[in-house]
Amino acid sequence: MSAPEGPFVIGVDSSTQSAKALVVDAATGQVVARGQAPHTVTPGPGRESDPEEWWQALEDALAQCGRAAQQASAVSVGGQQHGLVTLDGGGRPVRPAMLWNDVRSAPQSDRLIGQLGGPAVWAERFGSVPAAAFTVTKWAWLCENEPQSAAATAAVRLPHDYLTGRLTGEATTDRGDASGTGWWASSTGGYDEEMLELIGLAPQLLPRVLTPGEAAGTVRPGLPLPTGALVAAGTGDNMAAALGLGLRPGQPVLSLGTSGTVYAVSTRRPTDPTGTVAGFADARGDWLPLACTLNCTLAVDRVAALLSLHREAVEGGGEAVLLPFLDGERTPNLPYASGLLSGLRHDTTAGQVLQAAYDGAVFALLRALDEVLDGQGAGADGGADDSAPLLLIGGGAKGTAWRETVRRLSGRPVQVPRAEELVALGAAAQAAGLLLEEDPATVARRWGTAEGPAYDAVPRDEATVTRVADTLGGADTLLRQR
Ligand SMILES: Nc1ncnc2c1ncn2[C@@H]1O[C@H](COP(=O)(O)OP(=O)(O)O)[C@@H](O)[C@H]1O
Ligand SMILES: O=C(CO)[C@@H](O)[C@H](O)COP(=O)(O)O
Repeated sequence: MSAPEGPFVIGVDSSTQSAKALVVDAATGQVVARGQAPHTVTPGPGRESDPEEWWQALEDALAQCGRAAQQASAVSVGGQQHGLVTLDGGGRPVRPAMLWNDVRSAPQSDRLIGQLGGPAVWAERFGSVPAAAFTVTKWAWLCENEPQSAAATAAVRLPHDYLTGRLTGEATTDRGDASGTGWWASSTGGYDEEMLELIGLAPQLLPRVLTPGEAAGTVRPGLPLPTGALVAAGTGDNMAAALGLGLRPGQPVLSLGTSGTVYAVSTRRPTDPTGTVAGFADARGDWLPLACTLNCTLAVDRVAALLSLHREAVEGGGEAVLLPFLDGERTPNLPYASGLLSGLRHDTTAGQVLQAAYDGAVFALLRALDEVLDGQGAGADGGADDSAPLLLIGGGAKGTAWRETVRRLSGRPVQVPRAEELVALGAAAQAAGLLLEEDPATVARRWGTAEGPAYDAVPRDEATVTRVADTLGGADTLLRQR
């Protein structure tokens, strides 16, 4: 490995389970130091985390980077999307943040969709039909269930805004993460005052939406980073990964992490009235049609643990179907669902049940991918590109069982980038772009972040796809019961 040329930049991924920090050579993309520290999510009916824990995990991750972090000229934070962070007048959390995978606000989601005139109106105005993940439903839940917390709130932030704000002292966000709130309208590119009035949220509680390429500020004194270093806007984790891959329109991505996501950059504004595809903005000026599942790596790992199997101990054959909706589900939109196992026979093996869990998780993502690419103008010419390899990223992309399940159920060629932390790398590319006055996606392409082993297409396993689809359709009433 050649000696780093510098300057150094830092990219952060504050995701659901941990904070990861990379110190990167802006010239070459070489990762010169890295750190990672976990934070906790509450179990039980809701999913919450203490924002102060995110900050401590970030400090820990930076400390692990050692001296290299002290040489950074710019930093940027990518973070889990949608979470509702409520701060008091002193900037301290009023209560723990409600996370993207907290489905308690499903009734508020239904109500808000109706209040505005239905899914098509939402899709046209906001780009998305707000599932329980969207921040707007969480604020409505808070007002109804904890009015004292809502009344004590002097500022509302998303996870990445909160961390960026602690670095700079400024109240900022970006269009990518703002597009997952449900109060930022993709049709106008700004906050929707009528929506804010409807949910009783004063606009002055919200951060300023930076334009792509604009700086959030500089690092304040007394922090574990060089004072005065540039701080880029940051963005949601999926938007950061899109930057980190240097994605071109139409290139499909499948991310296997706490959440499963499928997306592509699009030059056309998405407006899917079915609600499967969220019409997010990306961090540059284009769009990021995306579908997200709540049950991905954690759900499959949980099934493996229940079966006392290693996560790779899958077996083929059998007719078991496992819909791994342990946390309720968002895609398909079944917030009250739980996991469902069917097709068991005397000769079904534990390994086949585990394979069925992978199949169920991957099926949901691939069916949604068709909708992300169809009709949403993801391709350069507005159409899907079936021959483009599916870029497989996230922690699950390291697993053979995940990769082979994706190949078998998609029938597509798959490419697994060698670079592992694409959210943090995307944030680093954004920081480098700010520092070097370059487009971050161009920076990432120069770094070669998407390069990695390519796997040919295999014939699609139609029998399994049909069996999972039929089970899902047949169990619809059961899966919708509260
Ligand atoms: N070698 C591996 N094989 C399969 N899965 C893995 C491997 N290493 C990590 N994982 C999975 O990756 C997940 C974390 O992925 P990551 O993308 O870091 O999540 P997030 O960003 O959502 O916190 C874990 O839940 C774990 O199941
Ligand atoms: O809600 C979404 C996307 O809409 C999730 O993708 C979150 O952004 C959480 O991401 P991870 O922690 O799984 O990376």
